Amino acid sequence: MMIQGIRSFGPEKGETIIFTAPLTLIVGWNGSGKTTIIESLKYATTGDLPPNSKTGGAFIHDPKLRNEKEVLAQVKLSFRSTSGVRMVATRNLQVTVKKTARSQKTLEGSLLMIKDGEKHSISTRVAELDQIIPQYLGVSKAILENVIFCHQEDSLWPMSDPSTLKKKFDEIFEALKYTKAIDNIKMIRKTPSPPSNSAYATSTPS
Ligand SMILES: Nc1ncnc2c1ncn2[C@@H]1O[C@H](COP(=O)(O)OP(=O)(O)OP(=O)(O)O)[C@@H](O)[C@H]1O
Repeated sequence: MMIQGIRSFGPEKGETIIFTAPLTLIVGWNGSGKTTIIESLKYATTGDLPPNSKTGGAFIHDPKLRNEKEVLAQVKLSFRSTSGVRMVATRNLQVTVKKTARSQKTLEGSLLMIKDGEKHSISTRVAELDQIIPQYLGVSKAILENVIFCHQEDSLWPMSDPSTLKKKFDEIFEALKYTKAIDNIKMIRKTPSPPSNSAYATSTPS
């Protein structure tokens, strides 16, 4: 993964982190950027920004720290899809300092498939990337958001009230699929079936 212009990762050059299998330990002093790495993984895979960062541009490197009016940020993630193909997901953000406030904008991203050394563009539309990257990873968005890259500020969701908890579990276990399937089975059972050909044949005089 490459991070550029996110929190303490400056915008002038990208920092690359290579994750090794089966385990990568991230160790560092307080404030050194461990959470930022997980936040960037979550952002690259789901398009989700950390809690409370939609306004104020806190996820993007602060332009004021370098006396600038604008900062461009990028997170690039290279991964293997479920079918073993190399993919590269890129997300771009921009923050602009205005007189009284800051405005944060999501710019066009991209998902590339690399086959036989050639790059093929799969999509550049952000909403589509949010949907298809989890599919190529073979992990649902709900599991990426709530389990694998669950933000430390959101990590108490298992203690939430019963209805919120049920909603989370329904998302994680994709319960809607099963309730829809059960409804369909009930519908099919209720619908009277047409007489079969063999029944017709036995009742027809020869
Ligand atoms: N918008 C921003 N621009 C520049 N730097 C920022 C911005 N937001 C946060 N930072 C800095 O980025 C760092 C964020 O660190 P992060 O929370 O990822 O560290 P950490 O290693 O997880 O720390 P801890 O061990 O305390 O959880 C801090 O040093 C913070 O001051």
